[in-house]
Amino acid sequence: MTAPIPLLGHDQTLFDRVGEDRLRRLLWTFYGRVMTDDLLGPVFQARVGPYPGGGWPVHIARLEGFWRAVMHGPSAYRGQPGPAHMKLGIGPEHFDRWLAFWQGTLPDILEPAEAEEMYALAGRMRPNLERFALAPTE
Ligand code: HEM
Repeated sequence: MTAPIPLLGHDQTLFDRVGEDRLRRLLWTFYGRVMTDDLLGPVFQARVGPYPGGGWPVHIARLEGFWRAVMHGPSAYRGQPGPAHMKLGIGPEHFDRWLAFWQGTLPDILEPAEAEEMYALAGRMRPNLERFALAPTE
């Protein structure tokens, strides 16, 4: 028997490196903090309900599917993130705050390299989501 060839870091997806447990912990921790914020909290409270009950377990499961796909892991996510941000009454200040919480939470759960990649991914999605968020709603 030959020994298995160890996976080199660059052959692993971001999802492999982060793992399911840490991704879940990241999402619950992040939204727990977001819900304490005066600007972001009420928007989620109105849509998803009181944290950590209400629609939160379902919402986090959907977000997990989304992030698994973005991180090149196995995922059954088939949602549409853009339209989900329409008619929320949010603007650039909400995205600034969201990204500040994301940046603050990532290093508490992930290693620096993975934290940086996850931050960059969200930053790249922002313009598209913000475009939907700002779309006129006759
Ligand atoms: C780059 C930053 C953001 C990312 C990557 C992101 C990502 C997502 C994703 C993937 C979903 C699930 C979409 C689906 O249902 O399939 C979602 C839903 C949602 N997001 Fe964001 N989001 C961001 C910023 C924001 C901001 C700034 C707000 C405003 C407070 C916000 C509020 C919401 C709400 C309320 C929902 C639930 C909509 C519903 O189910 O009715 N998001 N987001």
